[in-house]
Amino acid sequence: MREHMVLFITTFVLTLLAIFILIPVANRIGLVDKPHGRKQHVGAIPLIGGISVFTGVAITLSVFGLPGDTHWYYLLCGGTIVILGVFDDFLDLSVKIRLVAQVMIALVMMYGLQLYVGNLGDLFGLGAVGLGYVGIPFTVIAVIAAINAFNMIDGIDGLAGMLSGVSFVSLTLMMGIGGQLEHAVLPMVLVFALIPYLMFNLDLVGKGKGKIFMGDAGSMLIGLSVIWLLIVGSQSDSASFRPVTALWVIAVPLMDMVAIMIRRIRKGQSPFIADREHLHHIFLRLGLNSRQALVVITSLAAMLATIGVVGEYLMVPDLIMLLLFLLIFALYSMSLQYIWRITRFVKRYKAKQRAKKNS
Ligand SMILES: CC(=O)N[C@H]1[C@@H](OP(=O)(O)OP(=O)(O)OC/C=C(\C)CC/C=C(/C)CC/C=C(/C)CC/C=C(\C)CC/C=C(/C)CC/C=C(/C)CC/C=C(/C)CC/C=C(/C)CC/C=C(\C)CC/C=C(\C)CCC=C(C)C)O[C@H](CO)[C@@H](O)[C@@H]1O
Ligand SMILES: O=c1ccn([C@@H]2O[C@H](COP(=O)(O)O)[C@@H](O)[C@H]2O)c(=O)[nH]1
Repeated sequence: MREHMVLFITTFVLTLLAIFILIPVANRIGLVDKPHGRKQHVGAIPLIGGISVFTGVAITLSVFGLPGDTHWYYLLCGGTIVILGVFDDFLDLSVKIRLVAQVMIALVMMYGLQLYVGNLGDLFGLGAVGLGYVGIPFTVIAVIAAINAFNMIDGIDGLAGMLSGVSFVSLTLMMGIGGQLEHAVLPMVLVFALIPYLMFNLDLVGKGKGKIFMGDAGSMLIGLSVIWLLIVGSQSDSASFRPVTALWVIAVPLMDMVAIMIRRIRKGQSPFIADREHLHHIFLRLGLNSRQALVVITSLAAMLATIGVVGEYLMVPDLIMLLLFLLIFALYSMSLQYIWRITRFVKRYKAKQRAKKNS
């Protein structure tokens, strides 16, 4: 435990140092996010969260190591996605380039881990549903889905950090309790790298001058890390949770992405065109401020992850856990369809309350 604490504190300090060093560098070279159109923040914000988190994690893992050698592949895939993300932050890469790079990363990841999603669990009570080699393309899709889900959810202060925090803590718990202690260290290292990031991202330090964003580099790194751990946790010989539980651990970003893609396709739009219709934007439109939206969405994610973890330990049958997940997704999608009506209702209700107060 003591040596793990050294690992965690080292990650925290290194990430913090990286942030201090990289803020002026980003300002000088123009690696900043300037407000325009759908980007409604204030000022030019350094896009160095992802590079800093990766620097902290990479140095710590390189110096202290982890059992086995898969962390070297994690650093290779993570480093590649961070470089891809930095190019994207600078140049706004095309969807094609991004997807090709993500497929390559997924393939290296499967090779490094010697694992892919080949087992969906006992979904129908008739024994494990095996995918055979179909598991390889399935894994590629799952990796792309996770990377882009976290990229899409990174739209208000703290959200990508807090939602991935929920996923990493759930993973640490399940891996720790489920006997994958050697794998439970990485998610906790990531949590300790996220803490300094969140301190700056949420303006808790720097008196308004130290704000930073993850950038595509950071949100994609987080998505990759989550799916990496989900595969290790659910697919290794020593698996500590069932594949269906993975859905609950990543529920909010996954639901947001799938729902928005369905909505865009139904409207005849490309699913790859950015907009301000994500879950966090909807809460802002409902009148919450960014902090309130952060608290509500993080609580929702924590609740869903808790259902997954509890379901795992109570051994609720896989099929029930899957159907419950799909039911919640259906309710979520339906309520989004009525969002305009709900928005109008909330606005009218608030106006009434205000009028009542004033009279
Ligand atoms: C474009 C956009 O929205 N932009 C945002 C964003 O702006 P930003 O500037 O940052 O970004 P850009 O605009 O520049 O660009 C963004 C990126 C792109 C444009 C590039 C590509 C974008 C994509 C959208 C790619 C998505 C591609 C896919 C291939 C995803 C397809 C997804 C699915 C079909 C979902 C299902 C996939 C799975 C494989 C399921 C599981 C997935 C997991 C991750 C968990 C995996 C774990 C396991 C270990 C196994 C799972 C085990 C099981 C038991 C599951 C098996 C079950 C079944 C098969 C039964 C069926 C059930 C399911 C399939 C589950 C389905 C899920 C649900 C129902 C939910 O950000 C801005 C800021 O916010 C924003 O403004 C802008 O709009
Ligand atoms: O911590 C954050 C992260 C993002 N935002 C806002 O969302 C957009 C999204 O940026 P992408 O480049 O599309 O990822 C960003 O420009 C900010 O306006 C935020 O406020 N806080």
